[in-house]
Amino acid sequence: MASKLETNLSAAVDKDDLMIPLIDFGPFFTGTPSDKHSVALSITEAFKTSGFIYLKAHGIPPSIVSGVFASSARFFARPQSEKDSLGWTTPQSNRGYVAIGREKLTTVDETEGVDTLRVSAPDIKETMEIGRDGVKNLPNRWPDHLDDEGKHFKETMQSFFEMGKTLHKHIMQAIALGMNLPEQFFEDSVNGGDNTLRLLHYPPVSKEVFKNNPNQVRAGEHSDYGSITLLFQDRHGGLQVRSPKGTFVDATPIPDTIVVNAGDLLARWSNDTIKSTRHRVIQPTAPSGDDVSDYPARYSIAYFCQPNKEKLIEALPGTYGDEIQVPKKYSAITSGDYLVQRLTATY
Ligand SMILES: O=C(O)CCC(=O)C(=O)O
Ligand SMILES: [Fe+2]
Repeated sequence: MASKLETNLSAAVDKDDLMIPLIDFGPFFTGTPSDKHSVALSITEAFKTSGFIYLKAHGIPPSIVSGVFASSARFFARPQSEKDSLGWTTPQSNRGYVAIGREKLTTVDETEGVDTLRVSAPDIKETMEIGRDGVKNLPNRWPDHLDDEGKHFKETMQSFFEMGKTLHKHIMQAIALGMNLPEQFFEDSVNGGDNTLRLLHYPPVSKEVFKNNPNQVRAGEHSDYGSITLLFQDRHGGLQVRSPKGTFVDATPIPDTIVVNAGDLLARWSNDTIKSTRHRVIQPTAPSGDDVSDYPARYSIAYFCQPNKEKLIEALPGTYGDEIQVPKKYSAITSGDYLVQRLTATY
């Protein structure tokens, strides 16, 4: 008989030594203690190998997710001047609208080239960044003063923000169990909800653009900065994850699942036992036939989870020490300082 661990898992992606499992989170909440433990182990094991999972039964209802996508699409359809009036200002605040070409995602070791890339092949995307609401001196750039739609947008995103915060806590509980730590180990580190909800819109692009510039992508190769990212994709595809062989492998959308990946700060926290894997967004599979001139628009929602700003991040128990003969690889840094450092390099 297959063990619980095996029945819990199927591969959503399996190519070039990159295996991304599809994990049912349901038994974590409703199963026996042993079911719960095996889900926790599957999640943690995947973060230690590919750094990515697909998660189903994550607890955010599909109707809520489609409401957020719809609200996001209506936001990006606003006149450019309205969006610009809600513009992103500083890495410290990291809130507001980011127009096409403003952010160039790259990898840490390539930041010197960012300005060159920004000019030759800017990311073809616009985003809206939403932070924890009600933080003194760091206001969200809500469109609620514009019209009723703007008010609705604010309510929709505020409520979704809370759901993302809860899911972050649940996944961190699973990681704690999977690392032989008490289930509530991370609670005090993530209960502040210093997360960022990013709405993304990749506008339609003419076939010519990608044909004429081989460096062109929708979002450049990068790893995420925080603890984990909850990624909601529409059906168009284009997300690719870097395999151990160095190739980029499609992470095709699977209905009613989300993609969850570990970020750089979790990798650092885990003394590099957890992997923060690079990924990018390209044009989806080529449109066929001469009559199709455009790649269709793509929308996604990235919920970047971040430990509480003041939380000092240093190697987790069990990931270093004489017993396992592994030293602490990194100095301690607060979650907030780390994020500002990383954001300063990309804007
Ligand atoms: O749009 C996507 O699917 C991925 C976006 C992403 O990786 C990011 O914004 O960090
Ligand atoms: Fe990302």
